[in-house]
Amino acid sequence: MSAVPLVSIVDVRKSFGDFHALRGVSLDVQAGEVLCIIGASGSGKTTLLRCVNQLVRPDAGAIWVDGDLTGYRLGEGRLYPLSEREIARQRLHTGMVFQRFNLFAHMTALENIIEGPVRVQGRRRAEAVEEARALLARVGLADKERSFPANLSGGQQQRVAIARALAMRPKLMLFDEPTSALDPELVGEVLAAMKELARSGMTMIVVTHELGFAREVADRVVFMDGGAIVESGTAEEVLGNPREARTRAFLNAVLS
Ligand SMILES: Nc1ncnc2c1ncn2[C@@H]1O[C@H](COP(=O)(O)OP(=O)(O)OP(=O)(O)O)[C@@H](O)[C@H]1O
Repeated sequence: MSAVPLVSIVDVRKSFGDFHALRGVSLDVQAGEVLCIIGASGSGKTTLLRCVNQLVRPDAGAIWVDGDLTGYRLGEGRLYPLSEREIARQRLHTGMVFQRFNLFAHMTALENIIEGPVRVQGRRRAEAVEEARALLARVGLADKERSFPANLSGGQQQRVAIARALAMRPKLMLFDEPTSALDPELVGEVLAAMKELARSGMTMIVVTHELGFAREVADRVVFMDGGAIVESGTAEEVLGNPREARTRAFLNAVLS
Protein backbone atom coordinates (compact mmCIF):
# COMPACT_ATOMS: atom_id res chain seq x y z
CA MET A 1 0.00 0.00 0.00
CA SER A 2 1.42 3.42 -0.90
CA ALA A 3 1.74 6.13 1.74
CA VAL A 4 -0.89 8.84 2.15
CA PRO A 5 0.32 11.82 0.10
CA LEU A 6 1.26 15.04 1.90
CA VAL A 7 -0.46 17.00 -0.87
CA SER A 8 -3.39 15.75 -2.86
CA ILE A 9 -4.78 17.87 -5.67
CA VAL A 10 -8.01 16.54 -7.15
CA ASP A 11 -9.53 17.85 -10.38
CA VAL A 12 -8.78 21.51 -9.67
CA ARG A 13 -10.23 24.05 -12.06
CA LYS A 14 -9.74 27.80 -12.20
CA SER A 15 -10.86 30.38 -14.74
CA PHE A 16 -10.14 34.08 -14.96
CA GLY A 17 -13.11 35.39 -16.94
CA ASP A 18 -13.25 33.31 -20.12
CA PHE A 19 -9.69 32.07 -19.72
CA HIS A 20 -9.34 28.56 -18.30
CA ALA A 21 -6.06 28.70 -16.38
CA LEU A 22 -6.55 25.21 -14.87
CA ARG A 23 -8.72 22.64 -16.62
CA GLY A 24 -8.96 19.83 -14.09
CA VAL A 25 -5.55 19.17 -12.59
CA SER A 26 -4.96 16.18 -10.30
CA LEU A 27 -1.66 15.48 -8.62
CA ASP A 28 -0.32 13.82 -5.47
CA VAL A 29 2.92 14.74 -3.75
CA GLN A 30 4.41 12.36 -1.19
CA ALA A 31 6.18 13.58 1.95
CA GLY A 32 9.83 14.23 1.15
CA GLU A 33 9.21 14.35 -2.58
CA VAL A 34 10.61 17.10 -4.80
CA LEU A 35 8.26 17.85 -7.66
CA CYS A 36 9.26 20.22 -10.45
CA ILE A 37 6.61 21.78 -12.67
CA ILE A 38 7.72 22.94 -16.09
CA GLY A 39 5.78 24.44 -18.98
CA ALA A 40 5.44 27.47 -21.19
CA SER A 41 4.37 30.87 -19.92
CA GLY A 42 0.62 30.92 -19.30
CA SER A 43 0.28 27.15 -18.95
CA GLY A 44 -1.11 27.47 -15.41
CA LYS A 45 1.94 26.58 -13.30
CA THR A 46 1.78 29.62 -11.03
CA THR A 47 -1.98 29.39 -10.68
CA LEU A 48 -1.70 25.76 -9.58
CA LEU A 49 0.99 26.61 -7.04
CA ARG A 50 -1.07 29.50 -5.71
CA CYS A 51 -4.11 27.25 -5.37
CA VAL A 52 -2.11 24.94 -3.07
CA ASN A 53 -1.76 27.66 -0.45
CA GLN A 54 -4.97 29.42 -1.42
CA LEU A 55 -3.55 32.66 -2.69
CA VAL A 56 -5.92 31.66 -5.49
CA ARG A 57 -9.18 29.89 -4.67
CA PRO A 58 -10.04 27.11 -7.12
CA ASP A 59 -13.46 27.25 -8.81
CA ALA A 60 -13.81 23.50 -8.41
CA GLY A 61 -11.89 20.51 -7.13
CA ALA A 62 -10.16 19.92 -3.83
CA ILE A 63 -6.70 20.22 -2.37
CA TRP A 64 -5.57 18.44 0.78
CA VAL A 65 -2.38 19.41 2.56
CA ASP A 66 -1.33 17.08 5.37
CA GLY A 67 -4.88 15.88 5.92
CA ASP A 68 -6.54 19.31 5.84
CA LEU A 69 -8.96 20.11 3.06
CA THR A 70 -7.59 23.55 2.26
CA GLY A 71 -10.08 26.38 2.58
CA TYR A 72 -12.56 24.29 4.60
CA ARG A 73 -13.06 22.87 8.04
CA LEU A 74 -15.14 19.91 9.07
CA GLY A 75 -17.74 20.50 11.76
CA GLU A 76 -20.78 18.44 12.75
CA GLY A 77 -20.31 16.29 9.69
CA ARG A 78 -20.37 19.28 7.33
CA LEU A 79 -17.74 21.27 5.51
CA TYR A 80 -17.59 24.98 6.23
CA PRO A 81 -15.57 27.44 4.13
CA LEU A 82 -12.84 29.13 6.17
CA SER A 83 -12.64 32.87 6.65
CA GLU A 84 -9.62 34.75 5.26
CA ARG A 85 -8.16 34.77 8.76
CA GLU A 86 -8.53 31.02 9.16
CA ILE A 87 -7.07 30.48 5.69
CA ALA A 88 -4.06 32.57 6.70
CA ARG A 89 -3.58 30.26 9.68
CA GLN A 90 -3.87 27.15 7.50
CA ARG A 91 -1.36 28.65 5.09
CA LEU A 92 1.30 28.77 7.81
CA HIS A 93 2.12 25.12 7.18
CA THR A 94 3.21 26.01 3.68
CA GLY A 95 6.26 28.16 2.95
CA MET A 96 6.35 30.02 -0.34
CA VAL A 97 9.23 31.63 -2.19
CA PHE A 98 8.27 33.97 -5.01
CA GLN A 99 10.06 35.36 -8.04
CA ARG A 100 10.43 38.64 -6.19
CA PHE A 101 11.88 38.37 -2.72
CA ASN A 102 9.50 40.80 -0.97
CA LEU A 103 11.64 41.25 2.12
CA PHE A 104 10.74 44.03 4.52
CA ALA A 105 13.07 46.85 3.45
CA HIS A 106 13.27 48.46 6.89
CA MET A 107 14.32 45.26 8.65
CA THR A 108 17.66 43.47 8.72
CA ALA A 109 17.99 39.95 7.34
CA LEU A 110 17.67 38.52 10.85
CA GLU A 111 14.63 40.65 11.70
CA ASN A 112 12.96 39.59 8.45
CA ILE A 113 13.41 35.96 9.45
CA ILE A 114 12.17 36.22 13.05
CA GLU A 115 9.15 38.40 12.20
CA GLY A 116 6.84 35.47 11.39
CA PRO A 117 7.89 33.13 14.21
CA VAL A 118 7.66 35.89 16.86
CA ARG A 119 4.66 37.93 15.70
CA VAL A 120 2.55 35.31 14.01
CA GLN A 121 3.48 32.11 15.81
CA GLY A 122 4.15 33.76 19.20
CA ARG A 123 7.52 32.06 19.66
CA ARG A 124 10.08 33.41 22.13
CA ARG A 125 12.35 35.99 20.55
CA ALA A 126 15.58 34.45 21.85
CA GLU A 127 14.63 31.06 20.47
CA ALA A 128 13.59 32.59 17.12
CA VAL A 129 16.89 34.49 16.87
CA GLU A 130 18.87 31.32 17.52
CA GLU A 131 16.92 29.45 14.87
CA ALA A 132 17.22 32.36 12.40
CA ARG A 133 21.01 32.36 12.82
CA ALA A 134 21.11 28.64 12.09
CA LEU A 135 18.95 29.20 9.00
CA LEU A 136 21.15 32.06 7.79
CA ALA A 137 24.17 29.78 8.15
CA ARG A 138 22.31 27.06 6.28
CA VAL A 139 21.75 29.34 3.27
CA GLY A 140 25.36 30.59 3.45
CA LEU A 141 24.64 34.02 4.94
CA ALA A 142 25.85 33.72 8.52
CA ASP A 143 27.72 37.02 8.20
CA LYS A 144 24.73 38.98 6.86
CA GLU A 145 22.30 38.97 9.77
CA ARG A 146 22.56 42.74 10.25
CA SER A 147 22.38 43.63 6.56
CA PHE A 148 19.35 45.38 5.17
CA PRO A 149 17.85 44.07 1.90
CA ALA A 150 19.13 47.11 -0.04
CA ASN A 151 22.67 46.03 0.82
CA LEU A 152 22.22 42.45 -0.31
CA SER A 153 22.40 41.11 -3.85
CA GLY A 154 19.30 39.58 -5.41
CA GLY A 155 20.68 36.10 -4.79
CA GLN A 156 21.35 36.90 -1.14
CA GLN A 157 17.88 38.41 -0.73
CA GLN A 158 16.33 35.30 -2.22
CA ARG A 159 18.31 33.12 0.19
CA VAL A 160 17.04 35.25 3.09
CA ALA A 161 13.53 34.74 1.69
CA ILE A 162 14.10 30.96 1.76
CA ALA A 163 15.37 31.17 5.35
CA ARG A 164 12.36 33.31 6.27
CA ALA A 165 9.96 30.74 4.86
CA LEU A 166 11.78 27.91 6.67
CA ALA A 167 11.63 29.80 9.97
CA MET A 168 7.89 29.08 10.05
CA ARG A 169 8.76 25.35 10.13
CA PRO A 170 6.63 24.52 7.11
CA LYS A 171 5.65 20.99 6.13
CA LEU A 172 5.77 21.96 2.49
CA MET A 173 7.74 24.49 0.48
CA LEU A 174 6.45 26.06 -2.72
CA PHE A 175 8.83 27.82 -5.10
CA ASP A 176 7.55 29.96 -7.96
CA GLU A 177 10.40 30.50 -10.43
CA PRO A 178 12.66 31.65 -7.59
CA THR A 179 15.62 32.40 -9.83
CA SER A 180 13.93 34.01 -12.82
CA ALA A 181 14.30 37.59 -11.50
CA LEU A 182 18.01 37.12 -10.79
CA ASP A 183 21.07 38.06 -12.79
CA PRO A 184 22.51 34.86 -14.29
CA GLU A 185 25.59 34.84 -12.07
CA LEU A 186 23.40 34.76 -8.94
CA VAL A 187 21.19 31.84 -9.96
CA GLY A 188 23.62 29.12 -8.83
CA GLU A 189 23.79 30.20 -5.19
CA VAL A 190 19.99 30.12 -4.83
CA LEU A 191 19.74 26.74 -6.57
CA ALA A 192 22.45 25.43 -4.23
CA ALA A 193 20.37 26.44 -1.20
CA MET A 194 17.34 24.75 -2.75
CA LYS A 195 19.33 21.59 -3.50
CA GLU A 196 20.50 21.40 0.11
CA LEU A 197 16.88 21.76 1.23
CA ALA A 198 15.75 19.05 -1.17
CA ARG A 199 18.39 16.68 0.15
CA SER A 200 17.33 17.39 3.73
CA GLY A 201 14.00 15.70 2.99
CA MET A 202 11.77 18.77 2.64
CA THR A 203 8.69 18.28 0.50
CA MET A 204 8.96 20.78 -2.34
CA ILE A 205 6.89 21.85 -5.33
CA VAL A 206 9.06 23.94 -7.61
CA VAL A 207 7.90 25.84 -10.69
CA THR A 208 11.08 26.33 -12.63
CA HIS A 209 12.70 26.94 -15.97
CA GLU A 210 15.95 25.51 -14.61
CA LEU A 211 15.95 22.14 -16.31
CA GLY A 212 19.40 21.31 -14.91
CA PHE A 213 18.00 21.73 -11.39
CA ALA A 214 15.02 19.54 -12.25
CA ARG A 215 17.30 16.88 -13.72
CA GLU A 216 19.51 16.85 -10.67
CA VAL A 217 17.01 17.10 -7.83
CA ALA A 218 13.45 16.32 -8.92
CA ASP A 219 11.93 13.03 -7.91
CA ARG A 220 9.23 13.81 -10.43
CA VAL A 221 8.77 16.30 -13.25
CA VAL A 222 5.37 17.46 -14.45
CA PHE A 223 4.91 19.21 -17.78
CA MET A 224 1.89 21.52 -18.03
CA ASP A 225 0.33 22.99 -21.13
CA GLY A 226 -2.97 24.83 -21.58
CA GLY A 227 -3.98 24.47 -17.93
CA ALA A 228 -3.52 20.71 -17.82
CA ILE A 229 -0.85 18.17 -16.93
CA VAL A 230 0.33 16.70 -20.19
CA GLU A 231 3.06 14.41 -18.89
CA SER A 232 4.48 13.33 -15.56
CA GLY A 233 7.37 11.06 -14.68
CA THR A 234 10.97 10.98 -13.52
CA ALA A 235 13.27 13.72 -14.81
CA GLU A 236 14.89 11.14 -17.05
CA GLU A 237 11.55 10.17 -18.54
CA VAL A 238 10.03 13.62 -19.03
CA LEU A 239 13.18 15.59 -19.89
CA GLY A 240 15.22 12.82 -21.47
CA ASN A 241 12.66 10.77 -23.27
CA PRO A 242 9.31 12.59 -23.42
CA ARG A 243 6.32 10.61 -24.66
CA GLU A 244 4.15 13.54 -25.68
CA ALA A 245 4.69 15.69 -28.76
CA ARG A 246 3.82 18.84 -26.78
CA THR A 247 6.53 18.08 -24.21
CA ARG A 248 9.06 17.48 -26.99
CA ALA A 249 8.10 20.76 -28.70
CA PHE A 250 8.50 22.68 -25.42
CA LEU A 251 11.88 21.11 -24.66
CA ASN A 252 13.11 21.73 -28.20
CA ALA A 253 12.08 25.38 -27.89
CA VAL A 254 13.77 25.98 -24.54
CA LEU A 255 16.90 23.99 -25.32
CA SER A 256 17.49 25.45 -28.76
N1 LIG B 1 -5.27 37.04 -11.25
C1 LIG B 1 -5.44 36.83 -12.56
N2 LIG B 1 -6.36 37.51 -13.25
C2 LIG B 1 -6.56 37.29 -14.56
N3 LIG B 1 -5.88 36.39 -15.28
C3 LIG B 1 -4.95 35.69 -14.67
C4 LIG B 1 -4.69 35.86 -13.28
N4 LIG B 1 -3.69 35.01 -12.93
C5 LIG B 1 -3.37 34.34 -14.04
N5 LIG B 1 -4.12 34.73 -15.07
C6 LIG B 1 -4.09 34.18 -16.44
O1 LIG B 1 -3.84 32.80 -16.37
C7 LIG B 1 -2.77 32.46 -17.24
C8 LIG B 1 -1.97 31.37 -16.61
O2 LIG B 1 -1.19 31.99 -15.62
P1 LIG B 1 -0.08 31.30 -14.78
O3 LIG B 1 0.66 32.44 -14.14
O4 LIG B 1 -0.64 30.27 -13.91
O5 LIG B 1 0.83 30.62 -15.88
P2 LIG B 1 2.33 30.19 -15.76
O6 LIG B 1 2.39 28.89 -16.45
O7 LIG B 1 2.77 30.22 -14.36
O8 LIG B 1 3.07 31.30 -16.60
P3 LIG B 1 4.35 32.17 -16.23
O9 LIG B 1 5.52 31.25 -16.44
O10 LIG B 1 4.28 33.27 -17.22
O11 LIG B 1 4.18 32.64 -14.82
C9 LIG B 1 -1.99 33.74 -17.49
O12 LIG B 1 -1.51 33.80 -18.80
C10 LIG B 1 -3.00 34.82 -17.28
O13 LIG B 1 -3.58 35.18 -18.52
